[in-house]
Formats: sequence, C-alpha cells, structure tokens
Amino acid sequence: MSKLTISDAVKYIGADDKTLDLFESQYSIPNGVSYNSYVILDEKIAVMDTVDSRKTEEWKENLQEALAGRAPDYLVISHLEPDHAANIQHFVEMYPQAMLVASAKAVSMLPQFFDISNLKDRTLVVKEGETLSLGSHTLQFFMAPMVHWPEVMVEYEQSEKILFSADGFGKFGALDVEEDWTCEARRYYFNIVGKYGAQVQGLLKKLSSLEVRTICPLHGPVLTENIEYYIGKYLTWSSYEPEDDGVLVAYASIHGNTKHAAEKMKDILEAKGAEKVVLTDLSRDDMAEAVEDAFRYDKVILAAASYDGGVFPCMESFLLNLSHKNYQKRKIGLMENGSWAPCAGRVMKGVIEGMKNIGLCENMVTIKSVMNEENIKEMEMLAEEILG
Ligand SMILES: Cc1cc2nc3c(=O)[nH]c(=O)nc-3n(C[C@H](O)[C@H](O)[C@H](O)COP(=O)(O)O)c2cc1C
Repeated sequence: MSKLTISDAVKYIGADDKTLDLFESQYSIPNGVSYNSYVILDEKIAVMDTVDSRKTEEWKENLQEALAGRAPDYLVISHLEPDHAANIQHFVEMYPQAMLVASAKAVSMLPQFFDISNLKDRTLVVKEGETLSLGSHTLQFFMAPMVHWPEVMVEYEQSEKILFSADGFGKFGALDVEEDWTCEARRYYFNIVGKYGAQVQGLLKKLSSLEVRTICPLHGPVLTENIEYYIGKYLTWSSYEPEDDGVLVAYASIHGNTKHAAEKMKDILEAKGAEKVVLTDLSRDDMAEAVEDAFRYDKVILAAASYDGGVFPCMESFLLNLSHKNYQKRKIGLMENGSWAPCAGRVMKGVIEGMKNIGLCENMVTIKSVMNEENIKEMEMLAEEILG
C-alpha cells in the first residue's frame, strides 16, 4: 500500500500501474501511471473515486486498511471513465448502506457501465456549489463539464482547503518515480484535455476565489506546495497561448532526405539566433510529445515528403491530432519534398487553414528529392520570416 498521507483525516488509497502498455490505448507511459483514490475520515466517511480494474485488489486492501473496521457513508464520483470508476460496482456491493454522490449527468450515465439495483435510492445528486457535511469536513461541489467528460465535477474540502481536481492537474508517471512534473503534466494535459481549453478556463475562474492548499488529482502526485505555479501553468495551457519561445521542427521522411533538410533547418535557425529548436521524427518519436511541444513553443516548421498525391501519413496524423486539440495562436512554416509532383505542402496548408489564428509563413521550401543550394536559400528565407 502507498503510505501517502495527505492529512490526519485524508488518506491516499490509490495504486501505481507500471505494466500498462499504453494509457488510453495510445499514450506511452514509460514510468507507468497512478490511479488515485482517497478517503476522508470524519463522523461520516467519504471515499473519493475508485481505481482502474487492473488495481482492484490493491485498492480494496488500501480502502479496508484506511477504514480500520468502519464503513464508508459515501462514494464521491468525480468522473466515470473506467480508469477511475471501475470499482463502483464492487463498492455498492461491499457497502450496501453507502450512497453514491455524483452530478446529475454522472448518475444518468451510471447504468451504461453498472448494474446497480435501487439506483435512485443509492444516489445523491449534487449541483453546482452545493455542500455535503462529513462532520468537521465539508465538501463543496463544482461542475466541470468537458474537463475531459461531460459528467465531471471537482470537489473542494473547505476545512483543509483541498481541491479534489478529477483529471485536472493530473500527470503520467507512477507515484514512486521521481520526474519533472511540468513536462509529463503538459504532455498529459494537451493530449487528454487539450481540446477543452474554454471549459478548463471556466472551471479555473469558478475556483479562483477559493484558497487551495492541496490539489489531489486522479493521476500523478498530490500537489502541496507552490499551488500558484500549477494553476499558472493550467491558465496558460488552457488559453492556448505559447508557453516558451522556440521552434519545433517536425519532420515526416521516408528515405531520409526530408530528415536531412529538417536537420539543416535546425542549424540555420540556430545560426540566425533561435535559442531553442527542437527536432522531432514523426515516424519514430512519441506523437504525444510532438503534440505537447507544438503547444509549448510559439513556432513550428513542418517538413514532409509527398505521398500518394498527399502527405506522408505520420504528418497527416500529427496535423489531425493538432486540429482535434484545437491548435491555434502559432506561427507555422512549411517544407515539402517530392520526386515528381510535390504536393505535401498543399495538403498541410489545407489542414492548417482550418485552424484558428495561425500565421502561416509565405515562404515555403520545395525540395525535389535531395536538398540543393537553391533549397538552402529558401530555407534561410523561411527561417528569417518565422523568426522575424
Ligand atoms: C509510396 C510513395 C508515394 C509517393 N508519392 C509521391 C507523390 O505523390 N508525389 C511526389 O512528388 N513524390 C512522391 N513520392 C516520392 C517521395 O515523396 C520523394 O522521393 C521524397 O523525396 C522522399 O523524401 P524522403 O527521402 O524524406 O523520404 C512517393 C514515395 C513513395 C515511397
């Protein structure tokens, strides 16, 4: 059991998972992931969410140890996604007297996942701003629709000033792994919640009048210090404003010529004064990290081979990921390659035109198979335009 204690009354009962191959069947998690669940022990006892079915037994043991023979009164459901909600069925069967506390939307969705008899008698629907007293602890509920899913709500515990933030402020990585919060939290945010910046901004606005001393998310570490730093990051990320000055050069290359040109482009950008230039191979590097970097920096150069009258598929998939996540407010430059009728640039431009507030550079580099001197001149012009 994780011995993480949030306070005398609030205990961690979640579990680390280091054997899952891909989170949500698409995101690599080299350091695993944690499924967080908590218990608040007071005159009444509230369990805050459950964990993924892969960790049911560990969660049950942790729960029983924390309860020390008592029975819980409530299971608060922030989010119905299976990595948090998988044990609701077990909970209702283990504790037939306990009530499920959830948003109206979550209650309406419960039968899609579980077979709970007397559902109506077992649920307490809570609305925006309502409170639930546990004794000396009081939970206040704030609806957070589409801060990942429509039924999501977050809870603020008033006496200890703890925000139970659902998937917000979460991060990939098991809890016993030491790693930088910002990088993995950013990769998590843009890939998982990135599309819903407006909803995240709405939630942050609602919470802005509360004093938050601790954030207990459903994945990743409990945040206890420097809370303004984390909230500041979420304010930036959800506004789609770039976080850092820099250029991401993302390339999609079949035989290596476009890769070679992208590497040359990095050198040119650096020679012209760019302090931060990040190269990514869209065929081989982590796509979620490429998406993260595209949001992190203010400039992106896309370099791609033409392919079957279109663009090499990993670039198409990258652009699709970006437009799904509401990509905007960035400067973009294009480099295309083709051996007979280069068309990658036209296709990339078509996708980019559907995005909001993008400054697309007028200079586009067209390489016919192997980069030549003329291409290097075009690349210098593109570098000057994007850095200008
Ligand atoms: C399956 C396939 C389809 C291709 N389709 C096109 C195309 O539609 N138009 C074109 O000009 N070149 C096309 N090419 C050629 C490549 O785009 C071209 O050789 C380019 O220089 C490859 O760059 P690379 O070395 O970075 O992979 C195709 C190549 C392959 C393998």
